[in-house]
Amino acid sequence: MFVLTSSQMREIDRKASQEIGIPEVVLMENAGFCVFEEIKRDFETLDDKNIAVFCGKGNNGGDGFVVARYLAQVCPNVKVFLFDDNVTLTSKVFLDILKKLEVDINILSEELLSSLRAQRFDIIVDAIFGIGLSKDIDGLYKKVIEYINGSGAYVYSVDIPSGVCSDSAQIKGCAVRASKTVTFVYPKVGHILYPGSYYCGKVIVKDIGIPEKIIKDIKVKILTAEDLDISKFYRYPDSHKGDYGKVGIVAGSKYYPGAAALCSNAALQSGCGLCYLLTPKEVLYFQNFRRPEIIVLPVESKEGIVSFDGFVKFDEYFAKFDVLGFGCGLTKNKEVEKILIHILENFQIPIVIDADGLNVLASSRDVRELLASYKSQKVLTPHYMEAARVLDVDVKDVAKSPIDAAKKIASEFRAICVLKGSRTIITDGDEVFINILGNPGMAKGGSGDVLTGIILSMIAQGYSAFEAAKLAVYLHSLSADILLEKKTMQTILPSDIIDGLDSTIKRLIKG
Ligand SMILES: NC(=O)C1=CN([C@@H]2O[C@H](COP(=O)(O)OP(=O)(O)OC[C@H]3O[C@@H](n4cnc5c(N)ncnc54)[C@H](OP(=O)(O)O)[C@@H]3O)[C@@H](O)[C@H]2O)[C@@H](O)CC1
Ligand SMILES: Nc1ncnc2c1ncn2[C@@H]1O[C@H](COP(=O)(O)OP(=O)(O)O)[C@@H](O)[C@H]1O
Ligand SMILES: [K+]
Repeated sequence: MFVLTSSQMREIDRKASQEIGIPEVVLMENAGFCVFEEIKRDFETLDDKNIAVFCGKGNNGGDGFVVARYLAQVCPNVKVFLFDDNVTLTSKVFLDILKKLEVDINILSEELLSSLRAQRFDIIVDAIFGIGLSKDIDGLYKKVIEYINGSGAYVYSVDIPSGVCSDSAQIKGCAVRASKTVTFVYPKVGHILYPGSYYCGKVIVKDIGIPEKIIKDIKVKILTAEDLDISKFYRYPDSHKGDYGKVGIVAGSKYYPGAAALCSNAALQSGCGLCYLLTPKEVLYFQNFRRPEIIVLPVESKEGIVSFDGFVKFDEYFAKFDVLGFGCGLTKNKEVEKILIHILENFQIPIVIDADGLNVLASSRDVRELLASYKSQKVLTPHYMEAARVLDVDVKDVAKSPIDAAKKIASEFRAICVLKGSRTIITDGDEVFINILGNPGMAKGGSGDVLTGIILSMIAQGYSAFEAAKLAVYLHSLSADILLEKKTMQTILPSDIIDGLDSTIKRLIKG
């Protein structure tokens, strides 16, 4: 399923009218009718309802006029509220029709708004702003939106709740809290990412008659099972462990032994043939949490953190690895930086960098340069704060435009970026996938280590870095969702996500 930005939507609209010749009024008529149909479907009868339609002066308001016209045919109590009757040319066509039909049209003012507080509406249609919202909302607009949110009515937002930025999902001053949002062609970024997604209620996507052939070159998609290649999940009867790849992991410290266990356990549990864990000797006491199948290469440490001198003794192993994971639980340290530089200078293995590997990347110019020119495939898996460090920006800037942040990281390091969050974004710098699976039960230390392990395993089994990242993010979050069938968000643990891979992979294969 594609996801659009406002400029892509406008381009689609332009092509529909200028290249194909579908007039804008036709699209507006179709859009308004789709919203009306949705309302009609939700309510057995409409003739006994009090309905208010709030319309802005742009084309979103025009859609609202169309909805009002259809509603007025089946309900005597429809009132239209306008902020300004100086509306767009296309909207004016429908406003004039409403006037001729003598629909109850009111121009909003502070006084009128006060009088509305004494009335009760069962249904409110929010057609104030759509994809044209351009600045923060204040004044009467803000008061009306607050009124809508406190009205107790069932609220339909046309295209997007007024106040939600369709490109960033940020709230511009305030926003309508919709019960349902009816949007057109494809969802917009503002429907999918948070906080916008909270305001939408149920999102319904309607076809308004735009020909499929002009909808192309869209680079943002919601990640679905259809985007995944599971062909490599098939295991040939005559295969052996070498066919499923060898994962090398540099992880763990005296302080974070569990990160090494989670990452390596997840790699193993998702199908790789062999998993080697390079970890400080001190971490070995953590045996109980480690699957015995993991081959441990105990590294001499300095105060519980991998030492460079200890690490290089294992150099010969690197020829074996099909992929290398670096970072989980290592801690941020000069030795860690030296080791990463050594790896980037001396080996050519696909690499997945997480956690402290990313922290080193953020602070070391040498690592940045070496990584950018490293020839093998790379996956970087920052959460928002790590991304902010890597980009040297405030975390709020990442949250405001996470897609741009992820693309920037991917482009700078010529890597796949997996920007982890409640909606994880996966990009190669050009194509973008947004994962909508997963739940807040995953918001626990260690979930990211599990994801890194699964990505490593997928690369070891022969997937490209991009395919591996998509598959791993999907499996990781689907596993957490399946766990909710028996457990709660409080009780699911990252280690349960690893155990849950069993039923998750089965479900994915069955389709
Ligand atoms: N294919 C398509 O594209 C189709 C699109 N369709 C519909 O058109 C909608 C897009 O219409 P649109 O471009 O006219 O923009 P819209 O959202 O009505 O708002 C612009 C108006 O709001 C104003 N304004 C903005 N921010 C403001 C603020 N904070 N406070 C106050 N004012 C503010 C802004 O004023 P300005 O910034 O110009 O001063 C301007 O007047 C789209 O969402 C969908 O519903 C359908 O008909 C089907 C086909
Ligand atoms: N609210 C949420 N909804 C869906 N997924 C979430 C949510 N919170 C966290 N996650 C997922 O959990 C993982 C957390 O990773 P990370 O922050 O790196 O944890 P850690 O470093 O402790 O292992 C990411 O994959 C993220 O997408
Ligand atoms: K709206």
